[in-house]
Amino acid sequence: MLTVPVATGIIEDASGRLLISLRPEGKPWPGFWEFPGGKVDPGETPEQALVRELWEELGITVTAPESFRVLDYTYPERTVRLHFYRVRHWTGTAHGREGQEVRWLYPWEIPALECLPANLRITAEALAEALPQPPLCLIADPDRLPLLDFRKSLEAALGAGLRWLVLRCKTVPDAPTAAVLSALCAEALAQGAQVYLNHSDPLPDWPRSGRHLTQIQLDAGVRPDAAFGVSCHDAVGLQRAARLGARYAFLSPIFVTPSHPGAAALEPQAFAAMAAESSLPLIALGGVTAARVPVALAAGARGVAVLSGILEAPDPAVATRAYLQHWNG
Ligand SMILES: Nc1nc2c([nH]c(=O)n2[C@@H]2O[C@H](COP(=O)(O)OP(=O)(O)OP(=O)(O)O)[C@@H](O)[C@H]2O)c(=O)[nH]1
Ligand SMILES: [Mg+2]
Repeated sequence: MLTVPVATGIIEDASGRLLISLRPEGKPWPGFWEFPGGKVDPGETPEQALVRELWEELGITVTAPESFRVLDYTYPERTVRLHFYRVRHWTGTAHGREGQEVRWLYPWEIPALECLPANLRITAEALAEALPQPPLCLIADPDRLPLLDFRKSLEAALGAGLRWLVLRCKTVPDAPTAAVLSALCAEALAQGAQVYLNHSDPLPDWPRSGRHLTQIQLDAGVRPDAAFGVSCHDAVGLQRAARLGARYAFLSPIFVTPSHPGAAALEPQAFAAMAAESSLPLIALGGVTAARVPVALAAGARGVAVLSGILEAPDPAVATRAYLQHWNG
């Protein structure tokens, strides 16, 4: 089958919103949302096609587009080679010059709409760029250690370069414990880490970047009004989290874990299949030792989450560095 070259623009405004447009009746996939663009004409480079298409479709003149990804995708009717560009500079005001509806949305708002299937991966990549860096998440559960040890271990992990914390409170802490946890949240934020709270309603007023929900909380109707991620275990949960505006999802268990030896694991193959179908960046959880990080990343994980592998390690700083070496080189 002939491969049709296409150039499309991920146009981003100063607040980080992206422009998407609705495919009109009369074209393949009417009623689906896409990034503006179109087919590369004979004799054109993809970049020239991008500039022409964005003028024809939106009435803007693009300057200095940056090449982002090239992706092949096979539809029933044809195979396309999509040249995605990031567009941050243009003149003119973008509007639907061909009568099509256009919207400016934050990346996490896009999966709520029906988008062209080839674009799921691109949305996931846009969301992955906003994840904490390096994308190693520590799920810290204060019930698992004496509070002083918990504090010391967490501070050691932060000192070793940890930048992403999910604070998991399965039970509501008493007032003195809450005061320590709140102070730890502030400390982590001050060190440049992102802190997501996994706590039942009502949420305490601890400093945080956002909230982390279980799939059960999401299914029960909990709807955060700020940034959130979700722990998922299957494709239905992932799709639901994406539609509701999650920034990321944990997907577990990727491996058999010592904490749930009898439970069936997804294994990297099923993980990869789900990653290919999701518009969310997936974080691998469950039995991910430092040595297994490359396997998880090769399966399409954008990061990994760790429970006991760090806080309960003999030396949490050493354990943190063993994980981080995969990103820090
Ligand atoms: N514009 C655009 N096309 C995409 C995206 N993702 C994706 O798979 N495609 C596919 O790439 C092809 C580009 O088609 P198009 O319909 O925009 O082409 P065009 O603007 O030149 O329109 P035309 O059909 O009037 O000549 C279609 O098969 C479409 O399904 C995307 O994000 N933007
Ligand atoms: Mg087009």
